[in-house]
Amino acid sequence: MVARVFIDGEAGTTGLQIRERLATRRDIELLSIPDHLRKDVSAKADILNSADAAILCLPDAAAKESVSLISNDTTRVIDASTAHRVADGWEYGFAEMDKSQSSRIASATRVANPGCWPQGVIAFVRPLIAAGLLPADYRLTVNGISGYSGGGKSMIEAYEKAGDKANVFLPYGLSFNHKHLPEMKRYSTLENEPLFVPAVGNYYKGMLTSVPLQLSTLDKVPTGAELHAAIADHFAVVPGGFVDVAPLADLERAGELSPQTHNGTNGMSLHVFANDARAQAVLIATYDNLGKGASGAAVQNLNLMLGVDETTSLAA
Ligand SMILES: NC(=O)C1=CN([C@@H]2O[C@H](COP(=O)(O)OP(=O)(O)OC[C@H]3O[C@@H](n4cnc5c(N)ncnc54)[C@H](OP(=O)(O)O)[C@@H]3O)[C@@H](O)[C@H]2O)C=CC1
Ligand SMILES: CC(=O)N[C@@H](CCC(=O)OP(=O)(O)O)C(=O)O
Repeated sequence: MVARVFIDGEAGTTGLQIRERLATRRDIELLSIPDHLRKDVSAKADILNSADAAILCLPDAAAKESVSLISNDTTRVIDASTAHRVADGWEYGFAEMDKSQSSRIASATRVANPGCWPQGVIAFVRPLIAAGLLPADYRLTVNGISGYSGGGKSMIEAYEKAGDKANVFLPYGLSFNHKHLPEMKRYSTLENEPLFVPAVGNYYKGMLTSVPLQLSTLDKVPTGAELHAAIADHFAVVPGGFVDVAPLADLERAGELSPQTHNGTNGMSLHVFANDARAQAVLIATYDNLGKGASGAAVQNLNLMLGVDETTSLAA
């Protein structure tokens, strides 16, 4: 069966990447809206209601509007925006989050694609809390760097205009109200929102999310080996998936750590570095903000919803 898929916002950064990933698929017919009508509510309602699946690559308000235009119970939705990530009735689209998440996504009609930053945090913290190695009330800090495509068309334009004059490393979100905090908290199963200090770099895409841990503040101090084993055990039982766990404190590979390692793919690597004598550790995830952080995850979720074998279909 050929699935009819509409990418709402196909001219944007995320939409274009999804389109590229799906363009050669014979099991998918891409529905498109003429450019001059792409924000026309009535044209949009028609196409949304005729699609088997709609992937929303829009600002939050426009994503909410598109969902409200769907009047049937057959169009399934993947929303790449922040609008529905902690909303009732929506499944969280991080398939590797736990061992049954991919089947929950497969049967869902509404899937919220995860934010790029939260995925790196959830991948580490959820398994550590489940294993009892980190308390849910731990006061987490998170930092990292993302390519400027993470900010969409407007940030891309600004960086490309500035060229070499653009800031090479710019911390942002310094009012500590980043839109990703609610989903980080909820799906990491933390009791509090982390202190999050993201940064954007002067390169196009790829990100590195870092979670430092002051283990000495814990009642029971886990070793690096215990942290690593809990994370590796978690991903060992997740079916399929695109997350790999590097060997513990692989210092030889530390010099190769790069936010751009997974560019153009849907992969994510997780690294654990620890010094047991100092009771300190840092957890570092690398992935493509436009891959696993956005378009790759959206295609992975679409494949799950369509019942397509990810390992063969996801050239994404
Ligand atoms: N870039 C990234 O790394 C990631 C982005 N996301 C999310 O994906 C969504 C899209 O982001 P991104 O692709 O970066 O953003 P862009 O700004 O690159 O693209 C958004 C697109 O949506 C279009 N648009 C706006 N309003 C409407 C509307 N009412 N109907 C149809 N099209 C509309 C815009 O057109 P115009 O410019 O003409 O207004 C633009 O082409 C956002 O919610 C973002 O949070 C998710 C994960 C990662
Ligand atoms: C560099 C940069 O600005 N990144 C964006 C996140 C992009 C992303 O993946 O998140 P959404 O899906 O929520 O848009 C930010 O921090 O807001």
